[in-house]
Amino acid sequence: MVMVKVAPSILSADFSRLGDEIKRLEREGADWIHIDVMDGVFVPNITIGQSVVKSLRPFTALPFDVHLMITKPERYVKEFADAGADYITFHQEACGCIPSVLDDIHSFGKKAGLSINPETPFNTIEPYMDKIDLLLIMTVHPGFGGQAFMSECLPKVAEARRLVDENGYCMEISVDGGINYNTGKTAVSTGASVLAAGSAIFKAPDMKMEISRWHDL
Ligand SMILES: O=C(CO)[C@H](O)[C@H](O)COP(=O)(O)O
Ligand SMILES: [Fe+2]
Repeated sequence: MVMVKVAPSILSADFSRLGDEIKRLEREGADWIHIDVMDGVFVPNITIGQSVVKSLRPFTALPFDVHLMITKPERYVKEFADAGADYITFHQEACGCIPSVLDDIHSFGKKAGLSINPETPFNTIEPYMDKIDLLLIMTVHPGFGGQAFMSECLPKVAEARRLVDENGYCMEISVDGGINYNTGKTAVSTGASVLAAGSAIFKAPDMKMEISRWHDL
């Protein structure tokens, strides 16, 4: 059995000392660093841009899992690649040229991810399943941390897992939003291989122990 990857979201970190927070996540056993990029248009919140990603890059060798919640992501894929992203994930709902953006990300030597909102049906991303390295299934409405997990998104996780296993696709299935130990356990048993989480990781009394028990899910 492959170990679950834990991708803490720095959306819940102390923004005044992000470098230290990233070093702390590495020390406490995180597998990836999940970076939520929001443009105030695709979602009603503004967070981090490519220059911040670039300035954080020297703080860890862990993969940067960059989650673009921006309209027309094709405008910024190169900037985030140059800034040091490893996985670049954009939203199906935000992009009218998905195949060419996937090609662009791969041409920059990066892993390509596609994400879908809770209300977006699975069949909208099915044609790209053999072209992506990561499917990020939102389990909250994107835009803010600290929301409640939407279990109605789980059938999409099950469907993705079925297709990956049947076709031998080499890709990760990530869930993002409202993930804690219990919802993470449900998501993993449904087929998720990556848990992206902000609040539950940063609020844990012992972050190392929390990440470690998620690895055993
Ligand atoms: O993409 C996101 C929000 O749009 C975040 O990654 C996600 O919400 C993590 O925060 P939490 O674990 O607190 O729900
Ligand atoms: Fe995210």
